[in-house]
Amino acid sequence: MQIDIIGPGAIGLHCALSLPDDCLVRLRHPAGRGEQLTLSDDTGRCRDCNLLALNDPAPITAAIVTTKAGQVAAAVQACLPLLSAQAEVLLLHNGLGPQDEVAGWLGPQQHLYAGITTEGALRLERGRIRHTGRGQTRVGPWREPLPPGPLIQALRRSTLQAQWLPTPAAVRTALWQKLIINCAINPLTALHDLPNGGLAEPELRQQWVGLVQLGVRIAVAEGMALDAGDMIRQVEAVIRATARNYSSMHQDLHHGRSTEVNAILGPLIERGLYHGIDTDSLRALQDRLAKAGA
Ligand SMILES: NC(=O)C1=CN([C@@H]2O[C@H](COP(=O)(O)OP(=O)(O)OC[C@H]3O[C@@H](n4cnc5c(N)ncnc54)[C@H](OP(=O)(O)O)[C@@H]3O)[C@@H](O)[C@H]2O)C=CC1
Ligand SMILES: CC(C)(CO)C(=O)C(=O)O
Repeated sequence: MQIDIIGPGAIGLHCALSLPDDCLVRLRHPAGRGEQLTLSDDTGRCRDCNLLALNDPAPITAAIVTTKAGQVAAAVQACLPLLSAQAEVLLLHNGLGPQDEVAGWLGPQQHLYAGITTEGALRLERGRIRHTGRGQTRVGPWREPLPPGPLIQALRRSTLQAQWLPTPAAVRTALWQKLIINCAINPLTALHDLPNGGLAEPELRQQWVGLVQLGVRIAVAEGMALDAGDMIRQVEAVIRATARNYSSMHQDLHHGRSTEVNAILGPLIERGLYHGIDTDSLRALQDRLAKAGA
């Protein structure tokens, strides 16, 4: 089968290099039709991929969307008319929001999957990435329970060894767990100009533990069976494992790019307010990030 990569940045190219099947890379600005790109990484992996424009009329039967959260809507809209009647679409990004938006655009026979990854990848020169960390990739159906289709089977056979989450409830729980991890780590590292390991410092630890507890309260109010102690241990493990890395929000803020703050803090604030939970600490973070340019 052929898999179209939409949003071929660090994670998109890492997926393309990891998949057993042929990949086609969709670019916003390709030089010309029929162009090829050699993808490679620092582990010695290498493969040739065909490039097409995002809106090239070639039909899409399976796509992995790996843009940043704030770019998903525009990317999917651009290729929506190209999706076959039973196309499989996987959204693989941090944060929440675009999944429901895209769900509203797809036809009943089109399959929408969502997922998260804790793989680490960094974009170097064109077509080249550095694989900065081995992580877990977890994917499953967003709208209704589905068997894993050919796209998902390819991801499970790939070197990502994606884990299948069989129900939308399991997918939502996994996405909320990642949301809470990102809420604990990303804003504080960006605002304090620290690598993730800097959050071990006691005063900052107290701040992120408070954010995790609040995030879990909101998730529980949303019907998820999350435990604050367990989530604090998960965040501690991520901080240890990625101690020398800079979070994506840190990198985006310090390179003057737009951050994923709206997709990370936004849903927590919105759902917290809905359930009558005090979200002042989240709004204070959002304000500080806005003042810092995020
Ligand atoms: N990198 C990492 O280690 C990790 C990333 N993630 C998450 O994965 C997601 C992707 O991150 P990452 O790969 O780092 O991001 P990048 O910024 O490296 O890649 C984003 C890609 O999306 C493309 N893009 C942007 N806007 C559009 C659009 N409107 N239409 C089509 N394509 C578009 C960009 O194109 P162009 O090249 O033209 O700019 C770029 O190729 C994020 O949600 C991130 O938080 C999760 C875990 C780890
Ligand atoms: C897990 C973490 C916090 C690793 O840096 C991440 O997902 C990010 O930076 O966006």
